[in-house]
Amino acid sequence: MSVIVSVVAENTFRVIDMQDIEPEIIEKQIDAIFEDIDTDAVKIGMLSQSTSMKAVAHKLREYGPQNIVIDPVMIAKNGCPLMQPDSMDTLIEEILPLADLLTPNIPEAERITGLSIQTSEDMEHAAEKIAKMGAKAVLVKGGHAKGEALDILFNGEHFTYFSEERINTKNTHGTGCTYSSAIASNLALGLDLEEAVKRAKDYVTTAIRHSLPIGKGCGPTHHFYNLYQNGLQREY
Ligand SMILES: Nc1ncnc2c1ncn2[C@@H]1O[C@H](COP(=O)(O)OP(=O)(O)OP(=O)(O)O)[C@@H](O)[C@H]1O
Ligand SMILES: Cc1ncc(CO)c(N)n1
Repeated sequence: MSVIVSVVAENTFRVIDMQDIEPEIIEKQIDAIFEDIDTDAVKIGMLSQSTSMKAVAHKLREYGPQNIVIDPVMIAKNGCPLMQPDSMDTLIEEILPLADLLTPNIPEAERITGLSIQTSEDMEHAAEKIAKMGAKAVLVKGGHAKGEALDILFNGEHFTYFSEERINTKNTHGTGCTYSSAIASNLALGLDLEEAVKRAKDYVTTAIRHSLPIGKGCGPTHHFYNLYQNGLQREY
């Protein structure tokens, strides 16, 4: 079930424009879900401005669902901004504390904490600081670093490292969205946080390894690679 918070005119190489949905309609879409079908997990991606953030936060506080995974999207892979800079305070005050898991990439973790992140120790410090700001658990993603694709999970007590070899491709559009959605889905299935992240990391790595060389910019990850391998028709 999805709630549309913004309509984005975007392709593999640029964001042309966007129009945010009115906060009242965002809230009513959330009501439509929660008054009807049980939710086992929630995944939140791009929230471009304060009013959208406040609408989402208000309704999540009202319904109090479990397993809230928040990807604090700020800038697209091609460098186009997706969050208004003046909404950073609202992100930190209203959205971040709702997260059972916050999944910033390195630039996002730097913006949230004000820290500079160069090493895995820096990633740990940032994760700890974000947990102190109110997120229950934090996964700092190393997609933007050099070398191995290392992500570090802090569950409020200890760190777990998830590392894969870096795949040499420009087709990484939506890796973060894919990853956080897979983690939320695994939590909905009842897996614990470490196992949910481990399986999602396997999934996103396969999706990047078989990403699609389409479009003029960064092509998308292949969400259905394993399904196709297991016998579904491959028609693209
Ligand atoms: N070239 C790559 N090879 C292997 N793993 C990668 C690569 N690029 C990103 N990843 C992995 O993909 C996942 C998503 O991380 P990333 O830092 O790219 O997120 P993101 O910047 O939020 O993505 P997006 O903004 O495109 O949705 C992480 O597990 C990261 O380690
Ligand atoms: C709408 C949207 N959300 C998230 C991302 C992540 O980069 C993107 N490029 N576009």
